[in-house]
Formats: sequence, structure tokens, C-alpha cells
Amino acid sequence: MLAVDALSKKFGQTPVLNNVTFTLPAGQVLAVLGRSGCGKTTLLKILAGLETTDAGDVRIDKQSVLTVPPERRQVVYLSQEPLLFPHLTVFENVAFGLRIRKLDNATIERQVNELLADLELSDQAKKQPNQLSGGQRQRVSFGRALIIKPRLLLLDEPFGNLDAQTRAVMQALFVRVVSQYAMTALFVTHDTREALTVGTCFGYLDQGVLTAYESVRDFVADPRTGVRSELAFWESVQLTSRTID
Ligand SMILES: Nc1ncnc2c1ncn2[C@@H]1O[C@H](COP(=O)(O)OP(=O)(O)OP(=O)(O)O)[C@@H](O)[C@H]1O
Repeated sequence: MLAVDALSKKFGQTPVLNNVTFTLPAGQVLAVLGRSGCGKTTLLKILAGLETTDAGDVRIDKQSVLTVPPERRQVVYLSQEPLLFPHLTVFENVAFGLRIRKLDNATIERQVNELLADLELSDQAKKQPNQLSGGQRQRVSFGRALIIKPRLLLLDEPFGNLDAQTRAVMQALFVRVVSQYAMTALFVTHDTREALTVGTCFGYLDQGVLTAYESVRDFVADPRTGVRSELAFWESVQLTSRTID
């Protein structure tokens, strides 16, 4: 369980996060929708330990983590651009987190092969990152994160660089794998449809102020999320095509 309490952050005199408070139960995916510059990346970086906070607290499983260095938080931050070792194969990229934990070869072989199969990457295992498509690289990046079973996965518009079709495939794969591995995740995006697809609970970040919704119904009802205007648009298209018929 993640508990974020009254988090505030300024850069110089400019407030970027203002009293951000929410909880995220284990095994849930919080989708946070927000326009460019609303503070999404800053929030994720604070949770990952890559940025400091001016006020507030972050607790994971009831333990405050603000003084815990990033490498000991068991939190993985994934951005739009997957970070892979260019000289290692797909298999070794995914295996890396287990090798540094000095697991035996047979265990590594089994766990990595299982995960590659779950990510539909078995036939890419021997390739290097520069021989993969963007969607495949992003899947390897997921694999590197999931293999170490982090307590919290942070995703910063991870599919932002992908074309619409690949993006839809990746969203479906994300939903399946995250539920299979019972991951707790915070997924930030500026795409309403993506938020609704990947999230099990929902938030909206606007100029550093986070609204956490009680239900998907409340999220959809907030005009800022754009769902109502999109529905109105499709209704108007339907009406127009009926007139044409
Ligand atoms: N290190 C920094 N120093 C000064 N200002 C910063 C710094 N990092 C971010 N900011 C400012 O804080 C605000 C929020 O930035 P942040 O990167 O969190 O936005 P974002 O919501 O992730 O935006 P985008 O979707 O465009 O990436 C922006 O106005 C940005 O210019």
C-alpha cells in the first residue's frame, strides 16, 4: 500500500505540487490524468527518490521512504524512453536484476524465460535492443522492472512514443501482466482513453493539485477529464450520419 500525505514542491518560487494526498492499495493501478506541465513527472520522481520534496510524506507498507535512497525503495520508474543496456541481449537485459542479486543460473533461466513468454518476447530473447521495435523495447523495459518484483511501479507516459495501434496492444498487455503479477502501479498519462483502459482507480492532476476519485463514475463525470465532451462528439457524429442516411 502506498500512502502519499500532503506532498508539496516548489521550483524556486513556482509551486509544482500542492498538498498532494492519496492512497493506493496493493494490487491496484492508479491512473493519473494530467495535461502537460501539471507536475506528473515531478510527482513520480519524488516517489522514486529522484527528486526531493519540500513538505509531506510518502509511505510504502506503512514505512516512510523519503529518507530511503532510490536503489533501496524497491520502486521502479519507467519513462517514455525505455532504458536498456545496448550491449546486452533481451534475455540478459531482463536477467540483470537477478544476476546482481546472485541467483543461481537455473533459477534465472526459468524466471526470465517465463517472463519473456508472458511478455510475448520469447522469440526475441537473443536480439539486442537496437534490433527491436519501440513496442518490443518497452516490453523488455517492463520485463526488467517486473523480474525484481518491485513494491511499486511508476509509469510516466510509457507508451507516448508509440503509434496508436501498438499503443493499444501495449495497453492490453500491460493490463494482463500487471494483474497476473499483482503489481501496484501509478500510471500517468495525458490520454483519457488510456487512463480508463489501464486504471483500476483514477486521479486528475491540475497545476499540482491532485483530485483522487472515489469511483470511475466520478472520474468520468468530471468535465476536466474530457470523457463527457468526447461522448458528446461521437453522439453528434452519429446524429449527422443519421441525417445523411
Ligand atoms: N528541475 C526543475 N527545475 C525547475 N523547474 C522545473 C524542474 N523540473 C520541472 N520543472 C517545472 O515544473 C513544472 C512541472 O514539470 P513536470 O515535469 O513535473 O511536468 P509534467 O506534468 O510531467 O509535464 P509533461 O507532461 O510535459 O512532461 C513545469 O513547469 C516545469 O517547467
